Amino acid sequence: MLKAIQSAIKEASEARDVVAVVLTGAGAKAFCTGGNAVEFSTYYGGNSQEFRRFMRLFGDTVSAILACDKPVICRVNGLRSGGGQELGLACDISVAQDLAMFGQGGPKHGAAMLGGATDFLPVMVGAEQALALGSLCEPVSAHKARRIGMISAVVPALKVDGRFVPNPLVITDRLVDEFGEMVLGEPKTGEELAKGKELLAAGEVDLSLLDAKVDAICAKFVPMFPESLSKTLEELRKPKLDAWNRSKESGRAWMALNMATEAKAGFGAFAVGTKETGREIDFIALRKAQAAATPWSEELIADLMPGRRE
Ligand SMILES: CC(C)(COP(=O)(O)OP(=O)(O)OC[C@H]1O[C@@H](n2cnc3c(N)ncnc32)[C@H](O)[C@@H]1OP(=O)(O)O)[C@@H](O)C(=O)NCCC(=O)NCCSC(=O)C1=CCCCC1=O
Repeated sequence: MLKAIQSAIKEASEARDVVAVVLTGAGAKAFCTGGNAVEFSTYYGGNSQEFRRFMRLFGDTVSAILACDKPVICRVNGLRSGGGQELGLACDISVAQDLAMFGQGGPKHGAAMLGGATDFLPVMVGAEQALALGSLCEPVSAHKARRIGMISAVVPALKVDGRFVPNPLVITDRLVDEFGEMVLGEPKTGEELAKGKELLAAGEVDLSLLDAKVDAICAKFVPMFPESLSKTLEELRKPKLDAWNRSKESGRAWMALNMATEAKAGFGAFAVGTKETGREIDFIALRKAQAAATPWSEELIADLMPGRRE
């Protein structure tokens, strides 16, 4: 799929009759949740040289987006996380349906977001927000993503009784709480959340406003001089591209070697875990093992798997 995306972007970049490129996923649930986490465990876990080859494919896809002579729009049709978030961040403009969530898998799964997110986020949302997003690994709603400048537009997608309503699971009707803390796009809690879930269950998802918004953005590029537009994109992409070019090779090497240790454990936990056991390692057991200077081994990894201790 990564090879197909690369060649499609290159083809569109060169095509004289193409104005803009839209990168999207199928359906309304997910844009992309990143690499196949099970395959990361079963094939790439402990297989650093093979993962280095995968990372070349992934990195070249990010580079193809950043080198496209046409504007690249990310149509965020649903959850965008892990490598999906990195591909999306590489795009020039992101527009999301407002039920979509954004996630940075990273350290929770034994990885660092070196497929572009650690390069792009600081220049897009500022160092403070990037550090909070990238290190805390907490999901972010489309409304919050819009508020902090990670995406350019958000449109409603839930239709209840024939009318569009905003995502009922997050706060959309106020910017700050009574203490002045920013709450727009933060998750609802308690009774408000329970009501939101009821509304969500009563509605249906309709992406027509997302399509209309993406079409409208693409149409804005038609009455423009193509070469001037390409040059503008080239210049405006520089902060992202410079950061990416500085670290992509060392990032690739680190990701590959890390497949022998933390990523092997993290993706292994996703592969063997269930809804009941959870899909993360036993972090307390890992902290205790490392406090005792225990080296990485097959035994340690097996001992960290979810459901191992009751
Ligand atoms: C947060 C999730 C994406 C979604 O959680 P939730 O809404 O609770 O749904 P689930 O029940 O977990 O998921 C539904 C089913 O989809 C399967 N699924 C989802 N994502 C993946 C994936 N990436 N790989 C394989 N399978 C996936 C999930 O197993 C469910 O299937 P089932 O048969 O059990 O019903 C959550 O699923 C999640 O955290 N997923 C893992 C995300 C992840 O780790 N992605 C990889 C990150 S690393 C990456 O992408 C990289 C790319 C290149 C650069 C290097 C790199 O690390």
